[in-house]
This record gives sequence, structure tokens and C-alpha cells, in this order.
Amino acid sequence: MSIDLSNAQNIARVLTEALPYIRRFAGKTIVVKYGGNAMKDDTMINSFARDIVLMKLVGMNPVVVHGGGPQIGAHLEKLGKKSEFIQGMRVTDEETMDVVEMMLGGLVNKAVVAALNQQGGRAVGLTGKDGGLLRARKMLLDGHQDIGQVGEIDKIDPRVVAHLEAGGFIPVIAPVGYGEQGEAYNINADVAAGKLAAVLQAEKIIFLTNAPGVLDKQNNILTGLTVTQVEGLIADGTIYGGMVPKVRYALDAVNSGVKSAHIIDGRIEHSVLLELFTDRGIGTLIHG
Ligand SMILES: Nc1ncnc2c1ncn2[C@@H]1O[C@H](COP(=O)(O)OP(=O)(O)O)[C@@H](O)[C@H]1O
Ligand SMILES: CC(=O)N[C@@H](CCC(=O)OP(=O)(O)O)C(=O)O
Repeated sequence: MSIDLSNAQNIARVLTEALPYIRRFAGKTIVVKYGGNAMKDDTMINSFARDIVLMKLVGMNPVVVHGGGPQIGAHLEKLGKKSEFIQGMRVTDEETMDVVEMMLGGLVNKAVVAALNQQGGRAVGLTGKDGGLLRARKMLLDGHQDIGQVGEIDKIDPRVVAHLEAGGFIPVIAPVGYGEQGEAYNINADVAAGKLAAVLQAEKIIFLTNAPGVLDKQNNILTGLTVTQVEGLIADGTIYGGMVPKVRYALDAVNSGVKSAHIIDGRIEHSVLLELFTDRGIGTLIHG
């Protein structure tokens, strides 16, 4: 049997080019927020899963926090309920909270876990209730507006994540928190990912979404953004809806010690590896 030498050399070249990045990130925690919009079909989920398993196999510690907004919306629709969002947060009554917990903690979480395990990873799915990971309290928008069972993070106990990392598992976290009375809270996945990255003092946080990055009004990618720019772009309506919590909590993470935050297109094949293994990265980099 003959070997295609030039193809093998290409593979070897690519692998050696990745070496400095592998060395730089080995042993480091990298939080990956996997948005519901970037997991709309099996091809997307499998490409994501391969990237995460590869990260783990070369010695990084990926921690996945996933969303599932569109999946929750589709199920609510089946029940005849409309989704309503204010400042990127789902208005969450009791019935909606049940659907959120079922979808995030159940179907979506297990689909991500299964895809990672299918690619040879050892993933363990959790909600914020498990191991006391995410304690939440009611979030009041602008300090006063009540939008139901939406939670902001009160306290994070990261011990269960540390145990899983130490055991070689990939933690896959659904952003459902618990309150003082054990009640469930719907936490926006961007908020949960940003706050968890800060507590873990992660090297990086990567938000995978369905846009090429943060776009300006002419649809150009804004490759780098600072705090003042972000607030200006929210104020003039360039950044709206689901992108608002993403940029706010990316900034919050960077201001809390996470080395870098990136918002990238999760629909591109191997987007996580492209971000990790190239100097310029892809998408938008958020600075402190
Ligand atoms: N300036 C912007 N650049 C890119 N996307 C934006 C911007 N402002 C708002 N968006 C919207 O934010 C969406 C991503 O947020 P969201 O729907 O919550 O996704 P995810 O499921 O990834 O969290 C984009 O699909 C786009 O419609
Ligand atoms: C309070 C709030 O908005 N919670 C979100 C949680 C899921 C999420 O954030 O999903 P994506 O990352 O796919 O948008 C929701 O109910 O849709």
C-alpha cells in the first residue's frame, strides 16, 4: 500500500503549527459558551464536539456552558405560548420556567453531552443546581422591572467543576440556578458563562453564536471592542437583543481577570480551533 506522503506532510505541518498554541493553553481552563443558535443541526453539534474533545485531548480544560433559547422557544410555541424578551432576557412565568428547566437541563444538555461522548470525550452534564454550582436571586431589570423567574448569579461554588476537570471529564453546564428556597431560576447562558469564567479565572471565554462577531451598522465585523465602545454601540442600537448580554458579560469576565473574551461564529466548521490556533483569531475580541 502506498502512502500519500504530501498529504501526511501537510497534516504534520498543521499539527506542528498548532504546537505553540497547545503549549500556551495546556492545563488552562477555557470556558466555551455554546449558544442555542449554533447548535441547530447535527453537523454543527458534531463539529463543535470534535473541537472540544480535541482541546481536552491536548491538555486544555474546556468547560461548556450552553444555551438553548431557540429550542425553548420552539417548545413553548408547541404549547401555544409566545416568547417575550426584554433586554435579551426571556420573561419567565411559572409555566415557562418548567419548560426552560426541561429543555436546558434535559434535551439540550443531553444532546451536547452525547455529541461530546460520541467523539470520544467523557462529558458530564449538570445544571446550576448540581453541586450547588449556581445560586441565583431574582433579576430586576434596571433595578426595578420584574420579569419573573429570571435569575442573576448570587454565588458560584465551582468545586464540582474542579472535581470533574481533575477526573478528566468535560463539564457541560445548563444555566438553571437555584434560589434560597430551592426554587429554580432561568439564567441567561451568557450571564452564567461570563460569571463562571470569572470565578474559575479562566484563560479565555469564547461565545459561539450565529453571527460572524459583533457587527457595525454596515455589517462589518468589529474585530476589537473596549468598554466605552460597547456602551456606545448599545446606546445607539447597533448592539441589541441577544447580543447585549453577550458583550456585557464578556466585558464583565475580562474586567474580573479572564485574560480574553471572544464572540465568534459557531456556524463555521471548527470555529473554536480557528480561534485558539491562529494569532489573529476570528470574530470579535473584547478588551478590558
Ligand atoms: N451588533 C450586532 N452584531 C451581531 N449580531 C447582533 C448585533 N446586535 C444584535 N445581534 C443579534 O444577536 C443575535 C445573537 O444573540 P442570540 O440570538 O441570543 O444568540 P445565542 O443563541 O448565540 O446566544 C444575532 O443573531 C443577531 O440577531
Ligand atoms: C433569562 C434568559 O433569557 N434565559 C435564556 C436561557 C437560554 C439561553 O440563554 O440560550 P441562548 O444562549 O441560546 O440564547 C432563555 O430562556 O432563552
